[in-house]
Amino acid sequence: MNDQGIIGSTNGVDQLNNILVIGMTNRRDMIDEALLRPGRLEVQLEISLPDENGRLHILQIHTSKMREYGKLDTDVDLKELAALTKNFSGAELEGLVRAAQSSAMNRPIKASNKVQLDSDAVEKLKISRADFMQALANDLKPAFGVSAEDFELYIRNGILLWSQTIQDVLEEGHLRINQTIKSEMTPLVTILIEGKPNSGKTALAAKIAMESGFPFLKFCSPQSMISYSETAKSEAIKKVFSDAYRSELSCVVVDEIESLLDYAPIGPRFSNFVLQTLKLLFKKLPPRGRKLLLIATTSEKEVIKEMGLMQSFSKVIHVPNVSRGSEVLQVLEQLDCFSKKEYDQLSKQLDNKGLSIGIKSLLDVVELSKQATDVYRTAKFVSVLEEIAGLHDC
Ligand SMILES: Nc1ncnc2c1ncn2[C@@H]1O[C@H](COP(=O)(O)OP(=O)(O)OP(=O)(O)O)[C@@H](O)[C@H]1O
Repeated sequence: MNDQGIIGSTNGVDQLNNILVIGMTNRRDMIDEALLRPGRLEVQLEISLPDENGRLHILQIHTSKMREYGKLDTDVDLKELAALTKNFSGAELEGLVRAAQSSAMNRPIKASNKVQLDSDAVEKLKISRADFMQALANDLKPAFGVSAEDFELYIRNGILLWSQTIQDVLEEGHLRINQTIKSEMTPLVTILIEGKPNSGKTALAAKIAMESGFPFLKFCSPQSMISYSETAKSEAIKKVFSDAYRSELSCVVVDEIESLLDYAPIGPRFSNFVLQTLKLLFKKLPPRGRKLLLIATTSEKEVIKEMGLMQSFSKVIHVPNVSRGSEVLQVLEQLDCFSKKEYDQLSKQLDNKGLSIGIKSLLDVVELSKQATDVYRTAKFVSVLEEIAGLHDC
Protein backbone atom coordinates (compact mmCIF):
# COMPACT_ATOMS: atom_id res chain seq x y z
CA MET A 1 0.00 0.00 0.00
CA ASN A 2 1.37 3.48 -0.80
CA ASP A 3 1.20 6.61 1.44
CA GLN A 4 -2.12 7.73 -0.08
CA GLY A 5 -3.65 4.29 0.53
CA ILE A 6 -2.57 4.36 4.17
CA ILE A 7 -3.93 7.90 4.59
CA GLY A 8 -7.27 6.73 3.17
CA SER A 9 -7.38 3.70 5.47
CA THR A 10 -6.52 5.68 8.60
CA ASN A 11 -9.02 8.47 7.89
CA GLY A 12 -11.68 8.44 10.55
CA VAL A 13 -10.05 5.76 12.69
CA ASP A 14 -11.52 7.63 15.67
CA GLN A 15 -14.82 6.03 14.71
CA LEU A 16 -13.33 2.58 15.18
CA ASN A 17 -12.90 1.24 18.67
CA ASN A 18 -10.12 -0.99 19.96
CA ILE A 19 -7.92 -0.78 16.90
CA LEU A 20 -4.33 0.28 17.32
CA VAL A 21 -2.47 1.04 14.11
CA ILE A 22 1.31 0.69 14.31
CA GLY A 23 3.50 1.61 11.33
CA MET A 24 7.22 0.98 11.03
CA THR A 25 9.85 2.58 8.81
CA ASN A 26 13.58 2.93 8.34
CA ARG A 27 13.13 6.19 6.41
CA ARG A 28 11.05 8.65 8.43
CA ASP A 29 12.22 11.41 6.08
CA MET A 30 10.46 9.78 3.11
CA ILE A 31 7.00 9.55 4.73
CA ASP A 32 4.32 11.94 3.46
CA GLU A 33 3.79 14.62 6.16
CA ALA A 34 0.02 14.18 5.70
CA LEU A 35 0.33 10.69 7.16
CA LEU A 36 1.92 12.03 10.33
CA ARG A 37 -0.76 14.61 11.17
CA PRO A 38 -2.88 14.28 14.35
CA GLY A 39 -5.54 11.63 13.91
CA ARG A 40 -3.29 9.49 11.72
CA LEU A 41 0.15 8.13 12.74
CA GLU A 42 0.53 10.96 15.22
CA VAL A 43 2.68 9.42 17.95
CA GLN A 44 6.20 8.77 16.73
CA LEU A 45 8.83 6.78 18.57
CA GLU A 46 12.38 6.53 17.35
CA ILE A 47 14.10 3.23 18.09
CA SER A 48 17.80 4.11 18.16
CA LEU A 49 20.66 1.69 18.07
CA PRO A 50 21.21 -0.07 21.42
CA ASP A 51 23.89 1.32 23.74
CA GLU A 52 26.49 -0.95 25.38
CA ASN A 53 24.11 -2.00 28.13
CA GLY A 54 21.35 -2.66 25.60
CA ARG A 55 23.71 -4.73 23.47
CA LEU A 56 24.66 -6.80 26.52
CA HIS A 57 20.97 -7.55 27.18
CA ILE A 58 20.37 -8.49 23.54
CA LEU A 59 23.41 -10.80 23.53
CA GLN A 60 22.21 -12.38 26.79
CA ILE A 61 18.81 -13.09 25.20
CA HIS A 62 20.28 -14.66 22.06
CA THR A 63 22.79 -16.81 23.95
CA SER A 64 20.44 -17.89 26.75
CA LYS A 65 19.56 -21.26 25.12
CA MET A 66 23.25 -22.00 24.46
CA ARG A 67 24.07 -21.28 28.08
CA GLU A 68 21.12 -23.36 29.30
CA TYR A 69 22.36 -26.40 27.31
CA GLY A 70 26.00 -25.84 28.32
CA LYS A 71 27.07 -24.93 24.78
CA LEU A 72 28.61 -21.56 25.60
CA ASP A 73 32.31 -21.82 26.47
CA THR A 74 33.52 -20.21 29.68
CA ASP A 75 35.89 -17.88 27.80
CA VAL A 76 32.97 -16.02 26.16
CA ASP A 77 32.62 -12.65 27.86
CA LEU A 78 29.38 -10.98 26.73
CA LYS A 79 30.48 -7.68 28.28
CA GLU A 80 33.54 -7.71 26.05
CA LEU A 81 31.37 -8.49 23.00
CA ALA A 82 28.96 -5.68 23.89
CA ALA A 83 31.89 -3.25 24.00
CA LEU A 84 33.20 -4.48 20.64
CA THR A 85 29.89 -4.20 18.79
CA LYS A 86 29.45 -0.41 18.57
CA ASN A 87 26.64 0.50 16.14
CA PHE A 88 25.30 -3.07 15.86
CA SER A 89 21.52 -3.23 15.68
CA GLY A 90 19.55 -5.93 17.53
CA ALA A 91 19.20 -7.94 14.29
CA GLU A 92 22.93 -7.69 13.62
CA LEU A 93 23.72 -8.93 17.14
CA GLU A 94 21.43 -11.90 16.54
CA GLY A 95 23.28 -12.47 13.26
CA LEU A 96 26.60 -12.36 15.11
CA VAL A 97 25.49 -15.10 17.51
CA ARG A 98 24.32 -17.19 14.55
CA ALA A 99 27.60 -16.65 12.67
CA ALA A 100 29.58 -17.70 15.77
CA GLN A 101 27.42 -20.87 15.96
CA SER A 102 28.15 -21.65 12.29
CA SER A 103 31.85 -21.11 12.83
CA ALA A 104 31.77 -23.59 15.74
CA MET A 105 29.69 -26.07 13.70
CA ASN A 106 32.41 -26.23 11.06
CA ARG A 107 34.84 -27.79 13.52
CA PRO A 108 33.31 -31.30 13.80
CA ILE A 109 33.02 -31.59 10.01
CA LYS A 110 35.58 -34.00 8.60
CA ALA A 111 36.30 -33.38 4.95
CA SER A 112 37.86 -36.46 3.40
CA ASN A 113 36.37 -38.05 0.25
CA LYS A 114 32.96 -37.45 1.78
CA VAL A 115 31.84 -34.68 4.11
CA GLN A 116 31.24 -36.41 7.48
CA LEU A 117 30.09 -35.20 10.83
CA ASP A 118 32.03 -36.36 13.89
CA SER A 119 29.08 -37.04 16.20
CA ASP A 120 31.33 -37.33 19.26
CA ALA A 121 32.74 -33.87 18.63
CA VAL A 122 29.22 -32.49 18.05
CA GLU A 123 28.23 -33.72 21.50
CA LYS A 124 31.16 -31.88 23.11
CA LEU A 125 30.91 -28.83 20.87
CA LYS A 126 30.99 -25.43 22.58
CA ILE A 127 30.81 -21.96 21.07
CA SER A 128 33.96 -20.18 22.15
CA ARG A 129 35.32 -16.63 22.21
CA ALA A 130 37.38 -17.46 19.11
CA ASP A 131 34.14 -18.24 17.20
CA PHE A 132 32.71 -14.84 18.11
CA MET A 133 35.96 -13.09 17.15
CA GLN A 134 36.02 -14.96 13.83
CA ALA A 135 32.41 -13.90 13.15
CA LEU A 136 33.20 -10.30 14.09
CA ALA A 137 36.26 -10.15 11.84
CA ASN A 138 34.80 -11.90 8.80
CA ASP A 139 31.04 -12.23 8.83
CA LEU A 140 29.34 -9.17 10.27
CA LYS A 141 29.83 -5.45 9.85
CA PRO A 142 27.19 -3.00 11.11
CA ALA A 143 25.28 -1.28 8.30
CA PHE A 144 25.22 1.93 10.30
CA GLY A 145 28.12 3.85 11.77
CA VAL A 146 31.86 3.61 11.36
CA SER A 147 33.52 1.96 8.45
CA ALA A 148 37.14 2.12 9.64
CA GLU A 149 38.46 0.61 6.39
CA ASP A 150 37.01 3.53 4.39
CA PHE A 151 38.74 6.02 6.62
CA GLU A 152 42.03 4.15 6.64
CA LEU A 153 42.00 4.24 2.85
CA TYR A 154 42.22 8.03 2.97
CA ILE A 155 45.28 7.86 5.25
CA ARG A 156 46.94 4.99 3.41
CA ASN A 157 50.40 6.64 3.55
CA GLY A 158 50.11 7.71 7.18
CA ILE A 159 50.47 11.26 8.49
CA LEU A 160 54.06 12.49 8.44
CA LEU A 161 54.81 15.23 10.94
CA TRP A 162 57.02 17.25 8.58
CA SER A 163 56.31 20.60 10.23
CA GLN A 164 54.93 22.02 13.46
CA THR A 165 51.89 23.20 11.42
CA ILE A 166 50.73 19.59 10.92
CA GLN A 167 50.93 19.04 14.68
CA ASP A 168 48.94 22.28 15.14
CA VAL A 169 46.23 21.11 12.68
CA LEU A 170 45.81 17.85 14.59
CA GLU A 171 45.73 19.69 17.94
CA GLU A 172 43.05 22.06 16.65
CA GLY A 173 41.11 18.96 15.58
CA HIS A 174 41.37 17.51 19.12
CA LEU A 175 40.15 20.78 20.56
CA ARG A 176 37.07 20.68 18.32
CA ILE A 177 36.43 17.02 19.15
CA ASN A 178 36.43 17.90 22.87
CA GLN A 179 34.17 20.88 22.21
CA THR A 180 31.68 18.58 20.44
CA ILE A 181 31.73 16.10 23.32
CA LYS A 182 31.66 18.51 26.25
CA SER A 183 29.94 21.71 25.22
CA GLU A 184 26.22 21.97 25.95
CA MET A 185 25.86 25.15 23.93
CA THR A 186 27.36 23.99 20.63
CA PRO A 187 25.83 20.69 19.51
CA LEU A 188 27.08 21.43 15.98
CA VAL A 189 30.82 22.11 15.55
CA THR A 190 32.02 22.90 12.04
CA ILE A 191 35.57 23.00 10.62
CA LEU A 192 36.75 23.77 7.11
CA ILE A 193 40.15 22.36 6.14
CA GLU A 194 41.51 24.27 3.17
CA GLY A 195 44.73 24.13 1.17
CA LYS A 196 46.12 23.73 -2.31
CA PRO A 197 45.36 20.56 -4.29
CA ASN A 198 47.38 17.57 -2.99
CA SER A 199 48.27 19.29 0.29
CA GLY A 200 46.81 16.43 2.35
CA LYS A 201 43.45 17.93 3.41
CA THR A 202 41.42 14.73 3.06
CA ALA A 203 43.94 12.63 4.99
CA LEU A 204 44.01 15.17 7.86
CA ALA A 205 40.19 15.34 7.96
CA ALA A 206 40.02 11.52 8.06
CA LYS A 207 42.67 11.39 10.81
CA ILE A 208 40.77 13.88 13.01
CA ALA A 209 37.48 12.02 12.40
CA MET A 210 39.03 8.66 13.33
CA GLU A 211 40.70 10.08 16.42
CA SER A 212 37.33 11.36 17.64
CA GLY A 213 36.31 7.73 18.27
CA PHE A 214 32.68 8.80 17.71
CA PRO A 215 30.29 5.89 17.10
CA PHE A 216 29.06 7.37 13.81
CA LEU A 217 31.64 8.44 11.21
CA LYS A 218 30.76 8.99 7.58
CA PHE A 219 32.52 10.30 4.50
CA CYS A 220 30.47 12.28 2.04
CA SER A 221 32.74 12.34 -0.99
CA PRO A 222 32.19 13.27 -4.64
CA GLN A 223 33.77 9.95 -5.68
CA SER A 224 30.82 8.06 -4.19
CA MET A 225 28.38 10.20 -6.20
CA ILE A 226 29.87 10.04 -9.69
CA SER A 227 27.20 10.63 -12.37
CA TYR A 228 24.47 11.35 -9.78
CA SER A 229 21.86 13.90 -10.82
CA GLU A 230 21.56 17.08 -8.69
CA THR A 231 18.52 15.65 -6.93
CA ALA A 232 20.12 12.26 -6.28
CA LYS A 233 23.25 13.97 -4.92
CA SER A 234 21.22 16.20 -2.59
CA GLU A 235 19.25 13.17 -1.39
CA ALA A 236 22.46 11.19 -0.75
CA ILE A 237 23.99 14.08 1.23
CA LYS A 238 20.75 14.53 3.22
CA LYS A 239 20.73 10.80 4.02
CA VAL A 240 24.28 11.00 5.48
CA PHE A 241 23.18 13.85 7.78
CA SER A 242 19.89 12.24 8.80
CA ASP A 243 21.77 9.03 9.69
CA ALA A 244 24.26 11.13 11.67
CA TYR A 245 21.43 12.73 13.69
CA ARG A 246 20.45 9.24 14.93
CA SER A 247 23.68 8.77 16.85
CA GLU A 248 24.52 10.63 20.06
CA LEU A 249 27.95 11.66 18.74
CA SER A 250 28.65 11.83 15.03
CA CYS A 251 31.34 13.11 12.72
CA VAL A 252 30.63 13.75 9.04
CA VAL A 253 33.43 14.58 6.58
CA VAL A 254 32.24 16.45 3.50
CA ASP A 255 35.19 16.12 1.15
CA GLU A 256 36.02 18.51 -1.73
CA ILE A 257 32.96 20.73 -1.43
CA GLU A 258 33.66 22.32 -4.81
CA SER A 259 33.49 18.93 -6.57
CA LEU A 260 30.24 18.08 -4.79
CA LEU A 261 28.91 21.34 -6.20
CA ASP A 262 30.11 20.42 -9.73
CA TYR A 263 32.11 23.64 -9.70
CA ALA A 264 34.00 24.40 -12.92
CA PRO A 265 36.20 27.52 -13.09
CA ILE A 266 35.45 27.93 -16.81
CA GLY A 267 32.24 29.79 -16.81
CA PRO A 268 32.21 29.56 -13.77
CA ARG A 269 29.46 27.01 -13.17
CA PHE A 270 28.14 25.08 -10.18
CA SER A 271 24.98 23.39 -8.92
CA ASN A 272 22.91 25.93 -7.00
CA PHE A 273 20.56 23.12 -5.95
CA VAL A 274 23.33 21.20 -4.13
CA LEU A 275 24.74 24.49 -2.76
CA GLN A 276 21.40 25.31 -1.09
CA THR A 277 21.21 21.78 0.34
CA LEU A 278 24.71 22.11 1.82
CA LYS A 279 24.01 25.59 3.21
CA LEU A 280 20.93 24.34 5.06
CA LEU A 281 22.56 21.16 6.33
CA PHE A 282 25.70 22.98 7.51
CA LYS A 283 23.50 25.25 9.64
CA LYS A 284 20.92 22.76 10.86
CA LEU A 285 21.32 21.87 14.55
CA PRO A 286 21.12 18.17 15.40
CA PRO A 287 18.06 17.08 17.44
CA ARG A 288 18.17 17.46 21.22
CA GLY A 289 20.71 15.16 22.87
CA ARG A 290 22.67 14.61 19.62
CA LYS A 291 25.99 16.23 18.67
CA LEU A 292 27.68 16.55 15.33
CA LEU A 293 31.24 17.42 14.31
CA LEU A 294 31.27 18.48 10.67
CA ILE A 295 34.62 18.58 8.83
CA ALA A 296 34.63 19.87 5.27
CA THR A 297 37.58 20.19 2.88
CA THR A 298 38.24 22.43 -0.10
CA SER A 299 40.99 23.51 -2.49
CA GLU A 300 38.89 26.54 -3.53
CA LYS A 301 38.64 28.72 -0.44
CA GLU A 302 37.87 31.90 -2.42
CA VAL A 303 35.07 30.20 -4.36
CA ILE A 304 33.56 28.84 -1.15
CA LYS A 305 33.69 32.36 0.26
CA GLU A 306 31.94 33.82 -2.79
CA MET A 307 29.22 31.17 -2.56
CA GLY A 308 28.47 32.33 0.99
CA LEU A 309 29.42 28.98 2.56
CA MET A 310 32.29 30.34 4.65
CA GLN A 311 29.96 31.63 7.40
CA SER A 312 28.89 28.05 8.06
CA PHE A 313 32.27 27.20 9.61
CA SER A 314 33.31 28.09 13.12
CA LYS A 315 36.97 27.40 12.30
CA VAL A 316 38.97 27.45 9.07
CA ILE A 317 42.22 25.47 9.18
CA HIS A 318 44.87 26.06 6.54
CA VAL A 319 47.02 23.13 5.37
CA PRO A 320 50.25 24.48 3.87
CA ASN A 321 52.36 23.03 1.07
CA VAL A 322 55.85 21.76 1.85
CA SER A 323 57.84 24.96 1.18
CA ARG A 324 61.39 24.46 2.49
CA GLY A 325 64.21 22.08 1.72
CA SER A 326 64.48 21.27 5.43
CA GLU A 327 60.80 20.14 5.42
CA VAL A 328 61.44 17.85 2.44
CA LEU A 329 64.34 16.37 4.43
CA GLN A 330 61.98 15.80 7.40
CA VAL A 331 59.65 13.83 5.10
CA LEU A 332 62.55 11.76 3.72
CA GLU A 333 63.87 11.06 7.21
CA GLN A 334 60.46 9.83 8.40
CA LEU A 335 59.98 7.69 5.30
CA ASP A 336 63.50 6.29 5.68
CA CYS A 337 63.60 5.62 1.95
CA PHE A 338 67.11 6.80 1.05
CA SER A 339 70.41 5.40 2.37
CA LYS A 340 72.45 7.51 4.81
CA LYS A 341 74.86 8.47 2.00
CA GLU A 342 72.00 9.51 -0.32
CA TYR A 343 70.31 11.44 2.46
CA ASP A 344 73.52 13.39 3.24
CA GLN A 345 73.92 14.17 -0.45
CA LEU A 346 70.30 15.44 -0.61
CA SER A 347 70.82 17.46 2.58
CA LYS A 348 73.59 19.42 0.89
CA GLN A 349 71.45 20.06 -2.20
CA LEU A 350 68.19 20.92 -0.47
CA ASP A 351 69.17 22.85 2.65
CA ASN A 352 68.43 26.58 2.27
CA LYS A 353 66.22 25.94 -0.76
CA GLY A 354 62.63 27.03 -1.21
CA LEU A 355 59.85 25.24 -3.14
CA SER A 356 56.11 24.59 -3.11
CA ILE A 357 54.68 21.08 -3.28
CA GLY A 358 51.75 19.28 -1.67
CA ILE A 359 52.62 16.27 0.53
CA LYS A 360 50.67 13.95 -1.80
CA SER A 361 52.76 15.06 -4.81
CA LEU A 362 55.97 14.88 -2.78
CA LEU A 363 55.25 11.24 -1.87
CA ASP A 364 54.69 10.64 -5.57
CA VAL A 365 58.12 12.10 -6.42
CA VAL A 366 59.73 9.90 -3.73
CA GLU A 367 58.08 6.79 -5.20
CA LEU A 368 59.14 7.77 -8.72
CA SER A 369 62.79 8.33 -7.81
CA LYS A 370 62.86 4.99 -5.97
CA GLN A 371 62.34 3.34 -9.35
CA ALA A 372 65.54 4.90 -10.78
CA THR A 373 68.82 2.94 -10.57
CA ASP A 374 70.82 3.54 -7.38
CA VAL A 375 73.34 5.99 -8.85
CA TYR A 376 70.64 8.23 -10.33
CA ARG A 377 68.12 8.14 -7.50
CA THR A 378 69.04 11.39 -5.77
CA ALA A 379 69.63 13.21 -9.07
CA LYS A 380 66.19 12.08 -10.30
CA PHE A 381 64.59 13.24 -7.05
CA VAL A 382 66.14 16.72 -7.25
CA SER A 383 65.44 17.17 -10.98
CA VAL A 384 61.72 16.26 -10.60
CA LEU A 385 61.47 18.62 -7.61
CA GLU A 386 62.99 21.40 -9.73
CA GLU A 387 60.49 20.69 -12.47
CA ILE A 388 57.27 20.49 -10.49
CA ALA A 389 57.98 22.32 -7.22
CA GLY A 390 60.06 25.25 -8.48
CA LEU A 391 63.14 24.47 -6.36
CA HIS A 392 65.00 27.75 -5.84
CA ASP A 393 67.58 29.40 -3.56
CA CYS A 394 66.10 31.09 -0.50
N1 LIG B 1 51.22 15.33 7.17
C1 LIG B 1 50.39 14.82 6.27
N2 LIG B 1 49.23 15.42 6.02
C2 LIG B 1 48.38 14.91 5.11
N3 LIG B 1 48.60 13.80 4.38
C3 LIG B 1 49.75 13.16 4.59
C4 LIG B 1 50.68 13.63 5.54
N4 LIG B 1 51.72 12.80 5.53
C5 LIG B 1 51.47 11.87 4.62
N5 LIG B 1 50.28 12.04 4.05
C6 LIG B 1 49.71 11.21 2.96
O1 LIG B 1 49.55 12.05 1.83
C7 LIG B 1 48.34 11.77 1.12
C8 LIG B 1 47.48 13.01 1.10
O2 LIG B 1 46.45 12.87 0.16
P1 LIG B 1 45.04 13.61 0.25
O3 LIG B 1 44.12 12.91 -0.67
O4 LIG B 1 44.66 13.76 1.67
O5 LIG B 1 45.39 15.05 -0.31
P2 LIG B 1 44.31 16.16 -0.72
O6 LIG B 1 44.89 17.50 -0.42
O7 LIG B 1 43.00 15.86 -0.10
O8 LIG B 1 44.25 15.91 -2.28
P3 LIG B 1 43.19 16.53 -3.34
O9 LIG B 1 43.62 17.93 -3.59
O10 LIG B 1 43.39 15.62 -4.53
O11 LIG B 1 41.84 16.42 -2.72
C9 LIG B 1 47.70 10.61 1.86
O12 LIG B 1 48.07 9.41 1.24
C10 LIG B 1 48.32 10.67 3.27
O13 LIG B 1 48.40 9.40 3.88
